[in-house]
Amino acid sequence: MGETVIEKIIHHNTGKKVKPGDIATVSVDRVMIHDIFIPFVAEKFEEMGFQKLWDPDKVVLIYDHLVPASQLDDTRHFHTGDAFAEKYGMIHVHRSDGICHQLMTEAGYVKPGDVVFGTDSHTTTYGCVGAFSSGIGYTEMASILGTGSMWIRVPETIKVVINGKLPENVMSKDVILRLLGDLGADGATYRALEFTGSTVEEMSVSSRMTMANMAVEAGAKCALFTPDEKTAEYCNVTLNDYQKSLVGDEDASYCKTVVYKAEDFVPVMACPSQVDKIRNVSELSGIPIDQVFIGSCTNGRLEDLQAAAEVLKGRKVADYVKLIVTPASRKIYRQAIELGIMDVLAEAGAIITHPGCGLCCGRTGGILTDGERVVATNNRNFLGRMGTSKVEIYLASPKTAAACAVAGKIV
Ligand SMILES: CC(C)[C@H](C(=O)O)[C@@H](O)C(=O)O
Ligand code: SF4
Repeated sequence: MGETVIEKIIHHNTGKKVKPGDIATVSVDRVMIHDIFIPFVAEKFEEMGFQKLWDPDKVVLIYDHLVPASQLDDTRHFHTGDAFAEKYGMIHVHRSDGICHQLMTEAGYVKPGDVVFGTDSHTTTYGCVGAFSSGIGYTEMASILGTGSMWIRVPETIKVVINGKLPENVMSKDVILRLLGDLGADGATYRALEFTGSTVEEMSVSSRMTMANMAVEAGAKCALFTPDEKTAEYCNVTLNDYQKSLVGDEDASYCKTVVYKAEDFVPVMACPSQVDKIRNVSELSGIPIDQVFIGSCTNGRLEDLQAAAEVLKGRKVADYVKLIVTPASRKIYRQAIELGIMDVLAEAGAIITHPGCGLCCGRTGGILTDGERVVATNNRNFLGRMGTSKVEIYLASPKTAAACAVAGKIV
C-alpha cells in the first residue's frame, strides 16, 4: 500500500510506517512562538520544571502581532519574551522583521520534509515547501521546548488536483477561497490537504504559501505541496532523496479527492462573516467600500504587492477609501522599494505601514467601525476581527483588492 505525503513525512521522522488514526511521537525539527503566546509558554515551561531548552537552535521567537505596541499591556509580552530568551539562550529572536509565517520560510528556518509546530493556527503555511507544520497551544509548546517531541494522530488526506492554466486575473487566493467554499469551513477538519496538478506546479512558492496558509480555514491539520526545483531555490537547498520522494503514491489511500480545471476559476470573495461564504466578484459588483487592506501572512508578499501595483499604476485610490498596504516582512518591504513598487503604491494614495500582522487581527493600523466595509487580502473575515462586530469584511486577492480601492466599490 502506498503512502500520502503526510504519511511519508511521519514515516521518515519516526522510522515507522503509519496509517491514518495511528498515534505517532515525532521529533520536532523547528518551533515558532510569537509575541501573543510567549508569556504563557514561558510560564508553563517553568511550571513543568524544565531547566533548559531541548535545542536552542530549533526555537524561533517572533514579535509580530503586537509590533509596534498599540495597547499598554503589549510591551509586557516583549519584556517577558526578552527575559525568557536571555535566560534560556535563545538564538533566533525577531523583534520587528515581519510576520512569523513569512519569516519561518523566508529566513530559512523550515526545510522540505521537516516537522514544525507553532503557536499559531496558520502554521499550516510551511506546507508550501513540503513541510508538515501545524498550530498548537502554549502548553504543548512548553512541552516541546523541554522534550523536543510531540504526539500527533496521523491525519487522513484529502487530495486536491488542479490542472491547466489559471485565467489572467485569478490568483492562488481565488483558488483556495473556491476550495474553502466547496469543502466548507469544517470540511477538512483534522485532515491533511495534499495539492497536486500542473496548475500547482506552475505556481510560485509564494502563491502556494497563500493556499497552505488558508488550509486551516477548512479545519485542516496541515497542507502539503511536493517540493520541486522552485522550492529548492526558495529554501536554498539541494533536494535529497527523501525530499524528492514527497509526492503522494498512486496507490496511496485518500479519504477524498477533489479535481478542478484551472480555466474554470474566476475572481471570488469570502463574504461577511464566514470564510466559506464564497461568491464570484461579478455577483457582488457595485457594493460600496470604505477601506482596502493588502497584507498579512496570506497575501503580503512581493508578488502580491507587485500585483496590486500593476492595477494601481497610473491610477488613484477613490477619494473616500483608505488603502492600507502592509508588507509581510522587512525584506519584502525593502525589495518593494528597490523595485519601485512602493513608489507606485504611494503615488496611487496608499498608506504603507511597517511589516507585521497589523490590521489583519485588528491590533494596529486601521480598525473600522459600525457599518463600514473593508475588502481585505488576509485569511479571516470573522465578526469583530478588524474593528467592531458591525464591520463587514470581504476577503479577496490582492488584484481584486487593488481594483476595488480604485473603484471605491467592489469590482
Ligand atoms: C493570535 C493567534 C493566536 C491567531 C492564530 O492562531 O491564528 C492569529 O494569528 C490569527 O490569525 O487569528
Ligand atoms: S498576519 Fe494575520 S493571520 Fe497571519 S499570523 Fe498575523 S494575525 Fe494571524
